Amino acid sequence: MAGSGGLFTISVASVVEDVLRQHGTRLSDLDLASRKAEEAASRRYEAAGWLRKTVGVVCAKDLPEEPTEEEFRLGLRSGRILCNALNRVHPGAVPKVVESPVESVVVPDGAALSAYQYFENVRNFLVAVQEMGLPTFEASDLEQGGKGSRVVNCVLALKSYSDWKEMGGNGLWKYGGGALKATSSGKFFVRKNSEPFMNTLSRNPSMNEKLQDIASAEQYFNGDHLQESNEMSLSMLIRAVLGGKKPEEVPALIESMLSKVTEEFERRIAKQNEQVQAALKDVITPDGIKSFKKPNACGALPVTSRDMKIEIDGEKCMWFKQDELTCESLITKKQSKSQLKQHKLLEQQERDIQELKNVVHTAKAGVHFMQMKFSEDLCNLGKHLHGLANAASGYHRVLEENRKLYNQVQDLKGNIRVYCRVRPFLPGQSNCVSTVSHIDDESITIFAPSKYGKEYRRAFSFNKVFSPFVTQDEVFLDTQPLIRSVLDGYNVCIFAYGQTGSGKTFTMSGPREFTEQSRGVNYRALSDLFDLSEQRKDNFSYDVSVQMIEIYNEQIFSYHFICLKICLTVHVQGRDLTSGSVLRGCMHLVDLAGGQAKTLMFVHISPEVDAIGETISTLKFAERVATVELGAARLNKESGEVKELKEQIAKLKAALARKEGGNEYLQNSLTSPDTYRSKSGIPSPAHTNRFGDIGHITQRQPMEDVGNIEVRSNSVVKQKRPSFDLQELLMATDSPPWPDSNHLQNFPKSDDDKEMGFGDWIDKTVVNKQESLIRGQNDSLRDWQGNGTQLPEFFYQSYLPDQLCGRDATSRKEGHDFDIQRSRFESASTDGSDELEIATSDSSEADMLWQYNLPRVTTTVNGGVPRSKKPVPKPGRSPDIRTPNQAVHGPSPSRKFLNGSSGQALSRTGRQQNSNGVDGKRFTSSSSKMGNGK
Ligand SMILES: Nc1ncnc2c1ncn2[C@@H]1O[C@H](COP(=O)(O)OP(=O)(O)OP(=O)(O)O)[C@@H](O)[C@H]1O
Repeated sequence: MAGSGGLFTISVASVVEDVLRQHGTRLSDLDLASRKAEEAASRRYEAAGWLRKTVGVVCAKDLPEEPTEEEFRLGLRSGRILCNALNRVHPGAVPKVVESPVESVVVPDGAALSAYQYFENVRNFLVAVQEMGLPTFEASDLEQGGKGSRVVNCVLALKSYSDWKEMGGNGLWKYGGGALKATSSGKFFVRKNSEPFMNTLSRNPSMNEKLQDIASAEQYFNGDHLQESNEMSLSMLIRAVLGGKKPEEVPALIESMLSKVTEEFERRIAKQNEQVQAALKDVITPDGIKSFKKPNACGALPVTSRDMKIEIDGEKCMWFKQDELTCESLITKKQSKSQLKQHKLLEQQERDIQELKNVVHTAKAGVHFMQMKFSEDLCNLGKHLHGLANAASGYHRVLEENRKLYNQVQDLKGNIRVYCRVRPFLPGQSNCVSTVSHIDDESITIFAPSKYGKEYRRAFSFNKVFSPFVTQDEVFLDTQPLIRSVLDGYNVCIFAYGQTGSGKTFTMSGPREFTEQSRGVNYRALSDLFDLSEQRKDNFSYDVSVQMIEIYNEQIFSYHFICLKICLTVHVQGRDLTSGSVLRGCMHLVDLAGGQAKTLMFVHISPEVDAIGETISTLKFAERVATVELGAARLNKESGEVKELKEQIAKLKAALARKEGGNEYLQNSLTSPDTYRSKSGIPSPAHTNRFGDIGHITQRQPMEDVGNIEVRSNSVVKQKRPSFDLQELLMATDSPPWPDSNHLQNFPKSDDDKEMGFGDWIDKTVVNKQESLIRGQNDSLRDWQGNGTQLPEFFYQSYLPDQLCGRDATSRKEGHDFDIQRSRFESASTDGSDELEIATSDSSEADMLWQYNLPRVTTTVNGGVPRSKKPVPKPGRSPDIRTPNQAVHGPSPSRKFLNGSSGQALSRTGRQQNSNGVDGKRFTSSSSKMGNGK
């Protein structure tokens, strides 16, 4: 009888028995032994009958239909009947059945039988039965004293299996056993650890099914207990209870029994449920371990079950031997394992933490080190910055010092330098003999064949001598340092001097065929100027402006663009980006050096023999110029501007005083010691007489380094004056001051003047010298002034006495582009017959200078007061000093003046010369030539 819940099978007989016992019914009265024997015999007969039927009478001749226990044992002892029966039910279960040679003979108990023979069959049978999952027995059970009941059970199980197969084999075969139905007996013959059993478990994962399977297994494992229960059949119990009872008592008794059985049943079921709950509580531990114990026969989960299914963490599902693994030990192991795992994890974490601590410690130390290093670097950086700042200021100081030194070197070389360049013969001048017999770096030797029985040979020394073969590049190479001086704040004057056609324009501007290589000094100088200012842009910011002035019809026009007829001045203003100081420099490419400039004169000579006169006089003049000691060039710094202005004012005043003195001197045969007095600031009577404004005159303080009165001889000049103005040289020392033709362009002209074209000032000088040196400039100026003609600004600024110009000298501008620059060259009068002799004589160089066709100067001179050296200029050839305008407007007027008519056109080499057979010399304004194409 199965439990109503279907969970556990409870033995009905035991329940009834218990009920009967509880009812006080004494079962001892029952003949249990006979009932058992009867039951056993019945089963044995059933088994023997089925075997006989299965294997046939012949084969089963050793097994009687109703054998005793002994007969049953002996009949099956050979195993032959069992194997054949099994093969019938399950063909091939025992592949080879050993037939005994004496199989037909019933072997009595104890008879000699080959142990091999029956043991082989029994063993094969038992193995096969076991593989089929049927209950087995021990081979010894077929021996005397063995448990025959187990053999009977086995055979009946096989019979049941056979019946199940014959019925179609549907569902799961279960052995009911004995007289009871399999479903009611609750005895399952499930093969121990067999595959089907395990498969069943795995196929039925529900808790109820698992428990049922476990209960079945438990029943099987406790076969003895089941067997004992089964042996007490329910009918026997009922018969025992009801035996001897009256028929009318039976219903009430049965009712009472059933009630009691029902109660007992319910009680047991409740108890089993409790046990199941307890078992589940045991096996489902907090750490997720689930164990399932096999229930025992009474449905309780025994503590000692042999196998246990363990599910760990819901993942693993295994069976363990109980003796190998208990729930507690498993939990302990699990816990130990978990603890170990946790411990290991903890240790690992501790190690990680320690490692992290180390890393943090290292990082902290690194950060600390970095901080220290950073602050150290910062400190060093500060020091370096300080050093750099010092170095930067030092660098600027060095630059400044450099500039000074550089210009000192330039000064040592001389602020006036003379380069001599010899023009080559021109195309077509073949077979010409050169007057230049020798040239080296700094000297040139002129040789002239004898004209009067005496050869002329003389060597001249200059700062540089360029042969006819040098290139424009080479010429400029020695000019370049002056360009740098302009950017350093010095005034620079580069001009060319020489006979017409001797190459002035070629040097300054270049030939008509203009190429990169043929560019003259002008172009190269400007180019250099920009290049250098670009190089210095980090330290200086330069503004370069170009001023061009055209003199046209004796009018000055200022342009800010390039004009064909220009005079050129480059102004450079540089600002030190660090100190903020301003440097100003200007380059008069057409100017003669004044009052603190660096001056370079290119003196040009022609090689032709017929120009020997000009050549010699030019060279002598140039040689003398080279010996001039100019005042140290001064840096035009903003801070010194006021001082400079003051000095210039003083100079101008002194110049005015000298002029007045000069006039007096000329008027008084230049012998009065008053002229010297003017030097000391004491006005001479002449001053008073001349200008009628003694007070004004006395205010002028002549400077020591200027003044005509000192220029009586070279020796005097050199001894008394530490410096010398070029203008003073270029001027006739004894001639009255005479304004530059440029500056006098607005002056009303005398008749002679009117005859003269622009630039006649040289001839005017000559006229003055020839006609009346006494009727000097001052008269003229007064005339002009009285005429109401406005003099040009620069004239007032640097030349005319204050009284004449009606202005205060201090109000004059400085730095204008044209000063009284045109020198009054002393025109020495020669008749021309003794040219060469004079040229080669030892007379003063000033004499020599003006005896021949004096070179023309086409340039503008900055400031300074020209002076004439010789008291009585020689009439005749005057220096042909051509301004840029002259270059434009025609020949030197000197010839006009000399012969009283218009002069002939200026001749270059081979050109027609003037009436004296000589050509005028010029100072070439490089810029005046620049672009005008002459
Ligand atoms: N170094 C030289 N090499 C080649 N040719 C030259 C050289 N110097 C001058 N000449 C040439 O000589 C001629 C006269 O030169 P240039 O015009 O420069 O003389 P100049 O002194 O300026 O004359 P002027 O005073 O009349 O203006 C020109 O044809 C010129 O090309």
